[in-house]
Amino acid sequence: MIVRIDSLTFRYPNGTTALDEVSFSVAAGERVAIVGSNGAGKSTLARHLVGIERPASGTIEIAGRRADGLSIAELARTVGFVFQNPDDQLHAASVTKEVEFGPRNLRFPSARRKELVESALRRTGLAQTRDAHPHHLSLGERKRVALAAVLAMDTPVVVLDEPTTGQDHASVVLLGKLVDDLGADGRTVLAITHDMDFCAEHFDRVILLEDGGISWDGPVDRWLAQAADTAGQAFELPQMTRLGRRLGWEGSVSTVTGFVERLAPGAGPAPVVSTAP
Ligand SMILES: Nc1ncnc2c1ncn2[C@@H]1O[C@H](COP(=O)(O)OP(=O)(O)OP(=O)(O)O)[C@@H](O)[C@H]1O
Repeated sequence: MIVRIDSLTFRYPNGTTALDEVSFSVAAGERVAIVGSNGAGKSTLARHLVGIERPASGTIEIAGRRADGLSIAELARTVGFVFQNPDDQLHAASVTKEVEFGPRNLRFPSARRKELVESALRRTGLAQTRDAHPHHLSLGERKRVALAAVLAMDTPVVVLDEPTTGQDHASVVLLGKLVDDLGADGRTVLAITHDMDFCAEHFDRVILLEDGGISWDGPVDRWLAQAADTAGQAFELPQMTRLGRRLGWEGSVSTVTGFVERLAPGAGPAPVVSTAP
């Protein structure tokens, strides 16, 4: 297991118990969505994975080593954390310098560093923006710079805090492909998200946090099949799931491919519709 958490409890100095006896393990290559309402403890949990917070009790193991025995610098070689707010992370005077910072700090040889930086810029759609000052970019672009900076560190585990917030459609598609590719490369992705369409299309497993504890941990499809209509709660079910329910379908669909397959078995991928005048 690349991540193993056992009975993790954490309290803020004001006495708030943000995590209460949380236990779970994640295998290499898994794509895990961490979901839950505001204040459920998602960000607090993610911050433990990179050593920004340390448990009051319980243990965290990353790649077989106890996290409490590792410095933040050592953890940074294994777990990359992309902050929800990129401005908590960005500091350099150009996109390239920002993305180079991590691999330089980790002392990758120069050829490897160049390769990692180019790959991260390409995968995040920033190759044309490489010379810009991050502060002159939009929020969505800055979020992708923060992501590229973490990708370039080539960590086996990547933790994303609300990756799709503020992203346009093309960027959400790019992010989805990136999550799929990371999983296919055997890298582990944990993402905090309220975006259930993104979760259904790109993740294998859901961990649902409620009041600092885990109330569901299992495959995305199984969770959606039993989830009540959540309108008015913390998140909406995926559009395809809601549509299937409105149509009175038995069982659950959650993805566009699943919906098309259910509607017309064997139909294959949707045809490309030309938008040319
Ligand atoms: N610095 C802090 N000091 C005291 N309590 C805090 C602090 N940060 C968070 N909390 C509390 O800890 C609990 C968990 O907060 P956390 O930010 O981890 O939740 P979250 O699930 O990430 O929420 P959101 O979806 O709003 O980002 C909440 O009750 C929150 O009010």
